[in-house]
Amino acid sequence: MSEVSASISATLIDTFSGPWDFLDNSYPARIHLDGREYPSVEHAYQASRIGGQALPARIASTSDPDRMLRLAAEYSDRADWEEAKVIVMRRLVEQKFDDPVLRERLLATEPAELVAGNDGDPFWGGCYGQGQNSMGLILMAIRAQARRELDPDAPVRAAAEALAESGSALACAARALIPTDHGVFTAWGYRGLLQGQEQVALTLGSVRGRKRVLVRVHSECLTGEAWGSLRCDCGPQLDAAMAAVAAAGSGVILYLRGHEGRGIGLLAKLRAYALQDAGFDTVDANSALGLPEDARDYRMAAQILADLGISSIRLLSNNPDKSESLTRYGIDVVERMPLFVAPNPHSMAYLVTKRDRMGHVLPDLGGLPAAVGAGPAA
Ligand SMILES: Nc1nc(O)c(N)c(N[C@@H]2O[C@H](COP(=O)(O)O)[C@@H](O)[C@H]2O)n1
Ligand SMILES: [Zn+2]
Repeated sequence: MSEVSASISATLIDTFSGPWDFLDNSYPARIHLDGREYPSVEHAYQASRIGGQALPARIASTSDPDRMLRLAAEYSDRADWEEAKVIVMRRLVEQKFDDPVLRERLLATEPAELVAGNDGDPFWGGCYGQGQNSMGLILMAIRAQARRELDPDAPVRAAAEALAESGSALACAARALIPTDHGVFTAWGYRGLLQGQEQVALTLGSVRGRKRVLVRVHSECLTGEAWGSLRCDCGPQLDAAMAAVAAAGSGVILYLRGHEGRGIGLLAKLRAYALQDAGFDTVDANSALGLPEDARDYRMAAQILADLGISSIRLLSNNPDKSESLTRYGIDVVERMPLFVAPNPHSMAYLVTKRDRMGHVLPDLGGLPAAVGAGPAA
């Protein structure tokens, strides 16, 4: 196991049956709602769909969740159900785990990731990484709350243990479906256990355990991606990377926060822009600010890939340094694939400097001047 993957203990409970049947909503539990008692979370949840009135006898008497679901759908009369259902579910599940025996069993599932089945329900279920896993997220949130109540210092200790073990471990803390023009990506949100830094990976298709996964390691660039700045190629590169992943049918976009300005931050990057307008190139501008040419680190990128079960990638980048850094952190970069976006008059000098002074591999598009020149006034 590489150094990186050893740093994250990720086990998975993706079936709420057998020893984990108590996690399922149909597990017997006395749930009270609107003055009535129900035999399970599922019964109470379905009752909520019909405004909490007495469950029609046919629903109350069945213990088959699918049949209950079908019957309740006939009675469902809450117009706000889509907005309300998650809150309703969370409150009912919280009530279930107020039971001390069940709460102990829930805590005993730590640190496993809880995924609610991989059936066809992409909202409540995990669906092999394509789903939102809302049910699993509710259970993990209740588990974390129970741990905090039991042992308030646990998170700090866990961070210290993770830090001792790996230096900067991280944990997957969120997942959501992101529909885009290039397809529906799954966003995986990570939090660094050391300083709480947030990172996100977008996956498309099945990537866990695959070889030669198409991956874009993309550094955050607010000016290029949110403002459409023509001073760089980041915005079109991000779009081109998502299109390439969609065309391949699967892959990952690792979107690295904290990388703004090649790691010097947004305000320093704006100062660097002003210096470039005064004739410095992007390397000398950073230096004139007393900052490194490139301050980025790719350890968390490698850790996220390891957590996603990816060890061998085809890297979409013109920047050989990314490939070398990921390799140092234990990722097998089997191929570096160009991600070139045609320059415009505002980005020409910047791309030339990245080619001539930062080792970026850019195809010869004619037009690109041989020597480094100052960028045009913005
Ligand atoms: N420091 C700095 N000066 C500039 O003039 C820039 N345009 C940037 N852009 C940052 O570079 C990163 C993308 O570079 P790669 O192609 O991934 O090597 C990204 O962090 C931009 O914000 N930075
Ligand atoms: Zn940019």
